[in-house]
Amino acid sequence: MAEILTGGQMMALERAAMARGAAESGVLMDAAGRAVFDTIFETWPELHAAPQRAVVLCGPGNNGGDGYVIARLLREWGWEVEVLAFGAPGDGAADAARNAARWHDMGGASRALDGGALEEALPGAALCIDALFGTGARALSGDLAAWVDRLNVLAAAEGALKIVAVDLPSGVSADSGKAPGGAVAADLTVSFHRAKLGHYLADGPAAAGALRDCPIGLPDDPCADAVMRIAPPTAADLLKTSGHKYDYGHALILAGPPGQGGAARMAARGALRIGAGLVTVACPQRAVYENAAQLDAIMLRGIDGPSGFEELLEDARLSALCLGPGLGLGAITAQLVRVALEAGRPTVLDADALTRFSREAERLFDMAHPDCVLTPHEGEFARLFPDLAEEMRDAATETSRADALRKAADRAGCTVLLKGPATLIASPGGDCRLHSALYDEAAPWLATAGAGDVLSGFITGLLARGFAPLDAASNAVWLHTACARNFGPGLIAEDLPEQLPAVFRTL
Ligand SMILES: NC(=O)C1=CN([C@@H]2O[C@H](COP(=O)(O)OP(=O)(O)OC[C@H]3O[C@@H](n4cnc5c(N)ncnc54)[C@H](O)[C@@H]3O)[C@@H](O)[C@H]2O)[C@@H](O)CC1
Ligand SMILES: [K+]
Repeated sequence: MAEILTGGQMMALERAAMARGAAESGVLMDAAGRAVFDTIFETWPELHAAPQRAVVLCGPGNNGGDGYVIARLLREWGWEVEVLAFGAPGDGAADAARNAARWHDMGGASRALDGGALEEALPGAALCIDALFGTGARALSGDLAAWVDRLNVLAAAEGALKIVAVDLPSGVSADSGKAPGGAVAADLTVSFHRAKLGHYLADGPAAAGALRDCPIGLPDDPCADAVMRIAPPTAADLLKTSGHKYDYGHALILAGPPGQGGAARMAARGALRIGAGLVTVACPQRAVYENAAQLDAIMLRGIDGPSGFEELLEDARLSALCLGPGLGLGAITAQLVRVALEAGRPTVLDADALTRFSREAERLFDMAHPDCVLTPHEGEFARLFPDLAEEMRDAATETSRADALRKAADRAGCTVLLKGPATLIASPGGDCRLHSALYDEAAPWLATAGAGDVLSGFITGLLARGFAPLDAASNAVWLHTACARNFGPGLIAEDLPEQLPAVFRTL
């Protein structure tokens, strides 16, 4: 799993490496500039063969320093380059000052950035390099916000002009991805060493365009409290070899009243396909006929309310529970959740099981235990954690989705998975992981009715097989997107479990 860093974590890594002589800041800056230069030509090979005109926007910090390196490399490659500078490199940006001086010494063209300079310089240019701000960015305001806005308008009018952001699109917070004052709308963002949270959260993905992450010679030092990017599970981890069906656990999915069983059945199908040895759907007696008509490999039990559920749970082989999909919002749902949580078994709570506790979230959190996984979408999250959702959304706070989710997991006392194009999963104590369905891994067709129910089933199936909550949720979310991408557009939720065998074969 790769780390995704905040600006502060990135700076701390650089400082630690430099302090012990494992990196040198001027060398890093040269490598950063070179990485952008190379990535531009890898992305658009036609620009490599035919040097044209480039405009480089340089800020006053080290991001601007990278810009001066890129300006020099482009000019040496035969490009006509003009720098538009927002201030001169100041204190704490010695390498940037050195590279700015080198640019001026080689006779490089430069003038102050303002609206008029943009209007003159951009028309007819093939490239605009955004090296205004990187990990040190604050929200844009005043003239600068207006100029960046103008830049985006001019770039949209100049069809062929490509905007390349250095490290981050200027205006986007490296930590939260928020850009309350607007941001450069890039075609390509080249990030250094590790991707930053801002590339995946809030306004970041839309501003970044495509994302490439390049090494710049920093050692692979671990960063203890970083958000981890979820990697593909290994076949050894996931695949059945041999054994008795009870060795692979028994997942129990609760279904709701007649006419609402589809969601639970899809979750059950997901649990079965992901490898739970046995899967049972338990439903009210009056919904048995409906479910029986639709289930084959999945077993079915009619139960009489919470007491019937309690009786069923006397079977200790039921190794994971799933409550929520299609369960209904009546009082009985709260009672069923209480019975499930008192049983102390690994449990997924989703959909109606979460919404039912909207006005009494504390009661849910009191009952929840560390083997639970809550899987809210944005709206369900906001109903359970209204204050955290507000902080997360509020452009004036630097609270990121990851910060908010870590607090949510601590408050709930269990693993919480917040769905989205970047799905985040946090467990109490600070572990936080991110799964990206953005950029090259996008699967917009996954936003289809019932997809969340299947995800709950995937997690339940893995919990039943003995995966720890954070790992069950991580593997499930990765496989869920992989199934969607494997199927492609036209996907409906029922297709997702049926893609698992093909996805397993690729691992
Ligand atoms: N050794 C290093 O530190 C390296 C740094 N690198 C680059 O340096 C960047 C980080 O450099 P810095 O820490 O100097 O930070 P930045 O260059 O991102 O920005 C800091 C400067 O911009 C100003 N600023 C930020 N937002 C502003 C706003 N909205 N309006 C007006 N002024 C604003 C700040 O006052 C400060 O002067 C990275 O993103 C990366 O591009 C790379 O060269 C690799 C090596
Ligand atoms: K930038």
